[in-house]
Amino acid sequence: MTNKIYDIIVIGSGSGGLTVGLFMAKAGFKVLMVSKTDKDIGGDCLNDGCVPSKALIHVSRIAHDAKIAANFGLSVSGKVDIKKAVNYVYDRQEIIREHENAGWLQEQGVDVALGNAIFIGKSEIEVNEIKYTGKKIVIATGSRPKKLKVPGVEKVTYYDNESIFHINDLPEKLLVIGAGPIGIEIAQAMNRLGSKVTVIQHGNRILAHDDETLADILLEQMRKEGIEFIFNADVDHFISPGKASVKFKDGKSEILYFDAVFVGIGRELDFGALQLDKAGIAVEDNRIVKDKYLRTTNKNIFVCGDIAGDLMFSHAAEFHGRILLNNFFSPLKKELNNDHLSWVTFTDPELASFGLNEKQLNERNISYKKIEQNFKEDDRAVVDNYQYAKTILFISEGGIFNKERILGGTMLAPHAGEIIQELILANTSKLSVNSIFNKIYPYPVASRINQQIIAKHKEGSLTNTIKKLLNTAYKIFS
Ligand SMILES: Cc1cc2nc3c(=O)[nH]c(=O)nc-3n(C[C@H](O)[C@H](O)[C@H](O)COP(=O)(O)OP(=O)(O)OC[C@H]3O[C@@H](n4cnc5c(N)ncnc54)[C@H](O)[C@@H]3O)c2cc1C
Ligand SMILES: NC(=O)c1ccc[n+]([C@@H]2O[C@H](COP(=O)([O-])OP(=O)(O)OC[C@H]3O[C@@H](n4cnc5c(N)ncnc54)[C@H](O)[C@@H]3O)[C@@H](O)[C@H]2O)c1
Repeated sequence: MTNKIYDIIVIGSGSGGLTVGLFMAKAGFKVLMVSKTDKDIGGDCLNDGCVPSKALIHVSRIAHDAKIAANFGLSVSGKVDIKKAVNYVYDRQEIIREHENAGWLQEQGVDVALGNAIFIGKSEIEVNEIKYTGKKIVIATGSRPKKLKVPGVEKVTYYDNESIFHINDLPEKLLVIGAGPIGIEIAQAMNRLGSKVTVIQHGNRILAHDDETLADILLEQMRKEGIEFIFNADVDHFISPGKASVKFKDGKSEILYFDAVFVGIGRELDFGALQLDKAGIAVEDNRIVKDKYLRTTNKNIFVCGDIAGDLMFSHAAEFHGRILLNNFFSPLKKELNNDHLSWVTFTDPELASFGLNEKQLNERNISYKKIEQNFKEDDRAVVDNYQYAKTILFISEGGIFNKERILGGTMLAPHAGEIIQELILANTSKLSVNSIFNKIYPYPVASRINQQIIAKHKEGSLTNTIKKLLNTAYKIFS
């Protein structure tokens, strides 16, 4: 068996792996990236996750806008051609694949091995019977969808994120199981494309990791589009290909009819095939044991991305990659810290969250002020018809210099993911809320809401003493 020696080997070429591998190659190191196949380069994000879901959401939004154009006299008839919708998704993926494939990586100076990597020693892996040695090895092998395991499941037309973006026929009735980000994004997209969607969730709300008030507003908007929700319930078993017996937590049961199911009930980590024990990497509770620097129990082997068992986002995987890169080159080691992380659920309206939430602030005994703003009187929300929207911010106590900072927040609004970007910057860079208050926003950009919420907060702090001081100053200086 030949042995090839590398400065760094990266197993898995998705969001996390690419961040590490590409930088190391650019910095002049000898890098090997491993991917199961050429098409798997780009990982879940390109192939089965962010990119196809956002492309399908784009098509579904066009279909929805066409439908509501009837309110203004433009009636559109006909059905979405799902094959064309899927082709649009493929088309977008191929554009990105132009810079996420083996040939392109090789042009960037990265060696690529296609096949399944397995560990055969403390710093050795094997791919297709070729041995590779890495001074450092990064495991960036991602996650995969949890399978629904209930009796009769083999009878139904079953989709998850690995198959839905290849769908050939639009199911008339789609049962979405799970109301996390995957279930909720797909539920709205498929409903807008023309399926009649019912979501079943075994908890009592949607998007359990987000603020409940805002998630409830989103729920209301989705119900208005005709999506039905069943809470506190589980599919007990499938009676036939189109019939499910559903059990509620209170013991009652119900029969549901559907043509296909889409399952989004969480992710699982799969590292069994890697043979981690050969490299001295410990596993506990189905997770790879890691320290705060993302090191495994083998100090030259690291985890990056979903496989780290932390937050599962593409940008979280990239963030892990940046932590590793920093720590490879700097004596000042960075720890994994999600205090400034953000995420967006790409429904319409979007639900965006960043920084610390109320639970985290309370757990850490950080004093904060919670300020809220609805969009009822926001001119942009009025003209664009989203007065239902809402935002919540957590502001620090100002201290003696009254430098109030944004500790975290969340927003439900169309394009909330874009609107909150300046709040994320203020949060990450520890800017005072005055950086938002003093900005001059072009009228009527949607992000003026960020200034409104701060302005309302400042008005609230106009105490009688401050009013008296202002009165005196006015008399003297005006
Ligand atoms: C439907 C859906 C929508 C999503 N939308 C978003 C979104 O909008 N925004 C967002 O930030 N996140 C989103 N995510 C999450 C995001 O896709 C993941 O968090 C991200 O892709 C994780 O990156 P990663 O590098 O950890 O793993 P991946 O990108 O999954 O890459 C892992 C790679 O490792 C390969 N691999 C595994 N084992 C081996 C082995 N033994 N040898 C060789 N290769 C191996 C896999 O084939 C894969 O190519 C979404 C996920 C899903 C499922
Ligand atoms: N826009 C984005 O950034 C985006 C989009 C999609 C996915 N993601 C990432 O992917 C991860 C996985 O998403 P997900 O939605 O699969 O997972 P999740 O764990 O967030 O949500 C799954 C939901 O399914 C419910 N559930 C579990 N088993 C069930 C059952 N048998 N019947 C009914 N409900 C059941 C759970 O209570 C949970 O609320 C997310 O946490 C996120 O990190 C991100």
